[in-house]
Amino acid sequence: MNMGLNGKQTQKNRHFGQSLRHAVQGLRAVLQAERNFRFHLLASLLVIAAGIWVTLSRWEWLALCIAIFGVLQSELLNTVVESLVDLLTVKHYMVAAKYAKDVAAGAVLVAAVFALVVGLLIFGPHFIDWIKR
Ligand SMILES: Nc1ncnc2c1ncn2[C@@H]1O[C@H](COP(=O)(O)OP(=O)(O)OP(=O)(O)O)[C@@H](O)[C@H]1O
Repeated sequence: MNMGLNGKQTQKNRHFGQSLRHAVQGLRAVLQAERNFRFHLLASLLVIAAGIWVTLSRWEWLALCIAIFGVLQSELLNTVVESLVDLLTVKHYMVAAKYAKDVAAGAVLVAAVFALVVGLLIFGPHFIDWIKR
């Protein structure tokens, strides 16, 4: 049932619990394997701590959450692209592989710049208020 030749599952998940378990396994694997993802997660936690410290408004939290999730999502998709490219190329140099990996990395950069702008817009005024006190 649902198993490949070596006893590993290769067919579709049968129920929500199974899907959820594999999704969590995916996140744990990325956490272990991807230094950039760990860095962005740590940065996100520090920003959330700073947000609690300066008591952000509901709208500021919303903007911050969108920025944080954008970065983490793009990191995850970047990892998917890298993994598929490595699978398809077996690590041989290919122009299309370079294109795919570089564009995926570009998507992470765009999300990170967006997060930086959001961070400056939100924390900038709080920082100025703090200096004026
Ligand atoms: N098979 C390939 N063919 C051509 N270029 C490749 C190939 N694999 C990697 N590259 C090039 O090397 C770069 C780094 O590859 P790598 O697999 O380390 O990507 P990376 O993991 O995106 O880097 P990071 O972890 O910083 O996001 C890619 O952005 C791409 O330019």
